[in-house]
Amino acid sequence: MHAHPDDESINNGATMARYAAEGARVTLVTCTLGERGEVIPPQLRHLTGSALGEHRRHELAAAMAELGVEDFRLLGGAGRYGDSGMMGLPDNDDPGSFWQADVDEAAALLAEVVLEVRPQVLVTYDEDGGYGHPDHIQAHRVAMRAVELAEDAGWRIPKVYVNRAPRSVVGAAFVRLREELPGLPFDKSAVVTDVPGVVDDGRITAEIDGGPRCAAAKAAAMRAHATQVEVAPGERYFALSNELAQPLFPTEYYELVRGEPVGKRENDLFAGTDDATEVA
Ligand SMILES: CC(=O)N[C@H]1[C@@H](O[C@@H]2[C@H](O)[C@H](O)[C@@H](O)[C@H](O)[C@H]2O)O[C@H](CO)[C@@H](O)[C@@H]1O
Ligand SMILES: [Zn+2]
Repeated sequence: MHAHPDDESINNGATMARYAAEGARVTLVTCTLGERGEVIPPQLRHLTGSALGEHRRHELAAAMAELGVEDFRLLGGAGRYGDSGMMGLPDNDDPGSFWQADVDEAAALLAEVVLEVRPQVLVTYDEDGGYGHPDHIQAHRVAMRAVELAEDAGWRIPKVYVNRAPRSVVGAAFVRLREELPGLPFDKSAVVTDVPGVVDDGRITAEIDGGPRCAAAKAAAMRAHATQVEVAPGERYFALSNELAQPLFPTEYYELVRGEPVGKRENDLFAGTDDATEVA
């Protein structure tokens, strides 16, 4: 469950590629088309509004092809919910924005997908949306409400995770980034607090390492979102339209927020989900 095209590849690209390759059913639900995003490539900067949204829809399809994900949907259909812009902007007050959406109504749309797909695992953002973007915060709220609605309607999702990044790993990655920055196509570096979902290592309950193949698929999927993401040669760093270099993590991390943990730190999000989840 993600807010904009590109979030899925940035946060979960390796995880999605791994499970798609293993034959699991991976369903992506994206809440907006990201039509208020800034555009990186000069030759694409003519794209704004609905034209940008439509272009990012094609970027999303290209990214899903790189990950091997076939089931990807827009919440309520294309254009149902608008990109709300960064927190604090007048865009947030647009009545058609996702930030202004009725949470129960949006959650009912997601619950329909849950009752169709009957997932064992749902992944979303934490309550701050990872970094405070209104669409990310709303995606968390809608996802968690949809979990409740689906259970009321007979399907309990055994495990719900939020995207995380362990502080020790992020800190070490930025030390390397500062050393390597002169060799990168970026002039400036982000900082640890720019990375969404950073928490102390002890809160991480799962880490997913899909190996070099999934890491490469993640980088290719991120590159497919060319209006939003620039991946450096070597695929260890990227930047968004703020032009701040940040690490590209081939291993992805999660915190279990609903369900039973299996062991100290899982390496499979589906661990322990074999038992039936029909709710009488
Ligand atoms: C990763 C993500 O959530 N991107 C959003 C975000 O984009 C940021 C925004 O344009 C900001 O002004 C830039 O400085 C930053 O680099 C961008 O990542 O917000 C956009 C508008 O809501 C959204 O379209 C984009 O997907
Ligand atoms: Zn986003």
